[in-house]
Amino acid sequence: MTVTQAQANKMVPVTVLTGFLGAGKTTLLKRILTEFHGKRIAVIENEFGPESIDNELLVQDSDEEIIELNNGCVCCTVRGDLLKTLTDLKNRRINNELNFERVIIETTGVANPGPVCQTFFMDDDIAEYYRLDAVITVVDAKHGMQTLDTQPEAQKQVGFADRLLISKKDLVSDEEFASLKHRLLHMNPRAQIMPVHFGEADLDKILDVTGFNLNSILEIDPEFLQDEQADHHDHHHDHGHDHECDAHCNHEHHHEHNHHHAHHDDEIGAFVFSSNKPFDPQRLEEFLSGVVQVFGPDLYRYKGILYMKGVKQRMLFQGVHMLMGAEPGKLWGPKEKPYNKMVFIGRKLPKDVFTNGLTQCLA
Ligand SMILES: Nc1nc2c(ncn2[C@@H]2O[C@H](COP(=O)(O)OP(=O)(O)OP(=O)(O)O)[C@@H](O)[C@H]2O)c(=O)[nH]1
Repeated sequence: MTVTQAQANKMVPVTVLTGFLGAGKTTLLKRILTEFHGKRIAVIENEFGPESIDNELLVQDSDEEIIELNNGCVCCTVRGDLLKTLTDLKNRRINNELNFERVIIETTGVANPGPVCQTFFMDDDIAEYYRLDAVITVVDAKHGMQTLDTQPEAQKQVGFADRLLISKKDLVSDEEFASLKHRLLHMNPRAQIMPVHFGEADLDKILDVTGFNLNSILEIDPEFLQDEQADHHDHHHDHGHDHECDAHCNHEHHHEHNHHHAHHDDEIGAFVFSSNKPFDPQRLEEFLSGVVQVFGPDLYRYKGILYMKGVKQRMLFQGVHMLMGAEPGKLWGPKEKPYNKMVFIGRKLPKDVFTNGLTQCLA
């Protein structure tokens, strides 16, 4: 679906809050729900899939409960159908029964946030009313490393993030913190990383991120990615020769770059495609619809600024799994050199297939 900027401005922004079990999501939410911040937020506690004990405790009689809090926030707990709850909130808001400016959805700790994000692209009524602002992922500084090693869903949560909040910094050394941060940066170079102490996050930095609104520029340092790629190459090279250590070894690998810490061969990774040549719109569309068919399940997030042949504006494009969308952005400035910049985040993505294919789409 393509929406204009004016439409997008009227839509209700939605933040998806994710993070593994015990990471600190509820701590953050509690703060949001009890503090006076002048924002009217509807919080949806989403419990998907198998019922958890948590769910049993939270939801008693009815399937759904909406409570208005004295700081203006609205809290509701949902079992099951998120679409139904969003529609319900929308109707009540339209009828002036409920007043809120934005929505935060807390996902269950073990869940992949993908399906929740997809809700905002799949259903037209929802897609026209709500705007997915950002995915905020809380990572526990104390247990994060281990969780990422053992839980693929936790890796996905990182892959989907627009903001990564590291909780419990107080429980670890500076080295441990730096090492986790480094790992997260490898997995998702697009997300801004910040510590959060017992939920004390700067709300302005986590709400209104417009991570899913493509008018925000890509927050990636391309130089960083190049370094990373060079690093990886070296690492695999070393591997076959003088090193006999596994992916999680703590040996210092001596490279020109010393941001090395422990190496993690995470399945989730990212790469950037950039070019100053314009895309041929038709070829690009064909290629993209093909790759999302094939790699959709492993493609978590992709977005980009596109320079299309014959188009005066930049096109802003994004997607989650197989669902893609595009909208026109600002005009290319008179002194600006048009460019393409796309980032793909996913699981074991074949970078060459994408890079070669995209290169073929250039006019
Ligand atoms: N030391 C420390 N503890 C924290 C911090 N943030 C949260 N905690 C504690 O971590 C525990 C888990 O926090 P929750 O907010 O319940 O985590 P959650 O992500 O909502 O957990 P689930 O609902 O199980 O998915 C609680 O005991 C919190 O008090 C922090 O910054 N430092």
